[in-house]
Amino acid sequence: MRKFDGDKLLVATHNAGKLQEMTEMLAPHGVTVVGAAAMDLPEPEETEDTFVGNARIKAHAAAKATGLPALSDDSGITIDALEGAPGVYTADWAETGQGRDFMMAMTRANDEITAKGPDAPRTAQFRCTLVLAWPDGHDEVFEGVMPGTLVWPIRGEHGFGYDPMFMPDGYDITCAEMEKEEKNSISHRGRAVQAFLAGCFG
Ligand SMILES: O=P(O)(O)OP(=O)(O)OP(=O)(O)OC[C@H]1O[C@@H](n2cnc3c(O)ncnc32)[C@H](O)[C@@H]1O
Ligand SMILES: [Mg+2]
Repeated sequence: MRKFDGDKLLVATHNAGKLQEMTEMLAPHGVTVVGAAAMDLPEPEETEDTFVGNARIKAHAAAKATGLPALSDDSGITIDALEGAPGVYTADWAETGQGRDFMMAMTRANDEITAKGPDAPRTAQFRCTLVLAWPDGHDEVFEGVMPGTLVWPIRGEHGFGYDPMFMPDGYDITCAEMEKEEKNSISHRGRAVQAFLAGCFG
């Protein structure tokens, strides 16, 4: 596995919540995180139907544009009662044409599970695929999963996206009710970052 030996890492995301979590987790390891918006990078179209496919698109576009190693994150929720939906389309469920509405997206998730009947499982997984790409085209892939249950009504003010409806296994609070350190220590993104640190550092 190729090592990351710089101190500045381009994190190829336009999602402020992701960027904040990545910075919190990587800064203690001496990595200076720079986001895609700060580098004026365009948002590439995510045309693949897998997390790793879309993560590769984002990481390689950013590495080529900047000449820096770039770490992308493609993530989402897979809901067991919905055969894994919304999956790679998790962000699309929130699109309104005038920005993202996560209340609408979470309501849709709850409604679709409810429509499956009273015995439908409410289990789901948050999934994260990170791709570290170099300007020469080489890349490395890291993954993390957090299993949990989707609760209704939503609870909590922290975090972003679908956090207020996601209660991780072993907890009785949602990700939006957790302190950020706690979410990072168990989350899909936290686990993928740990794999990145174990694989590409030192
Ligand atoms: O593509 P980039 O620029 O990285 O940003 P994005 O927000 O479009 O990210 P994705 O395409 O990977 O879509 C991921 C979706 O899953 C949601 N999501 C991912 N991780 C999450 C987390 O930790 N908590 C809550 N929602 C999350 C997120 O809000 C998006 O709607
Ligand atoms: Mg996206």
